[in-house]
Amino acid sequence: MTVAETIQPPFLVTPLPGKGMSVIATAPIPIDTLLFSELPLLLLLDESHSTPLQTRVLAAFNKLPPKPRAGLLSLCSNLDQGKKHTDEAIALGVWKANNFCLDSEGTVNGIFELAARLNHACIGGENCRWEWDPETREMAFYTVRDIEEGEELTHCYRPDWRMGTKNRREALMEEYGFFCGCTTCESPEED
Ligand SMILES: C[S@@+](CC[C@H](N)C(=O)[O-])C[C@H]1O[C@@H](n2cnc3c(N)ncnc32)[C@H](O)[C@@H]1O
Repeated sequence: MTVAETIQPPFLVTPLPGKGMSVIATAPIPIDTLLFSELPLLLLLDESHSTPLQTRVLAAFNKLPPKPRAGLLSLCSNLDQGKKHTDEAIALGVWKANNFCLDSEGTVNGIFELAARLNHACIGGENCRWEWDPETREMAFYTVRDIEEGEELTHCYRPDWRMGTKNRREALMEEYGFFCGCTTCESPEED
């Protein structure tokens, strides 16, 4: 067993009301701690954008080996759970809910199995950030402040969205398909 394998990560993945699966600190975690790093389940590298996004996502999904395919299908898709969906419909729902845009041009996008479990908090409410290494193709998550045991680990899906709560919630619904229940949006002091 390696040293890394003997270290217990200081968090667990568990459901929270209204948010689905969530990541919770199981011990105090200091600022600037590397929480984890991981390779993508699915990565889209498309410089040209000549093919529609849905086609590219499905082409990459249909080439996945069984393990990452099952991992991807197990992620949150925001589809109606009462209905039956094809694997391709689930894959597109998972893509919408979980893909990370990894470069400033929007040409590199990926899905990461553990990173996909961190919920969003609007700007200022988040406690984690991520970095993408294009050389190793790893995503690393770090804390951006000291975190208490029991706190939810979050990152801000759209730090560029600096607008009032109502507009931000509408934009999050439009872009990601969920009604934001982060501490910032729930605060009575927010507009
Ligand atoms: C990347 S996933 C995060 C993990 C997800 N909760 C799960 O069950 O796997 C994004 C989805 O989580 C939920 N979610 C994330 N942040 C949220 C928030 N601030 N308020 C409510 N739901 C949120 C939404 O369903 C969203 O589409």
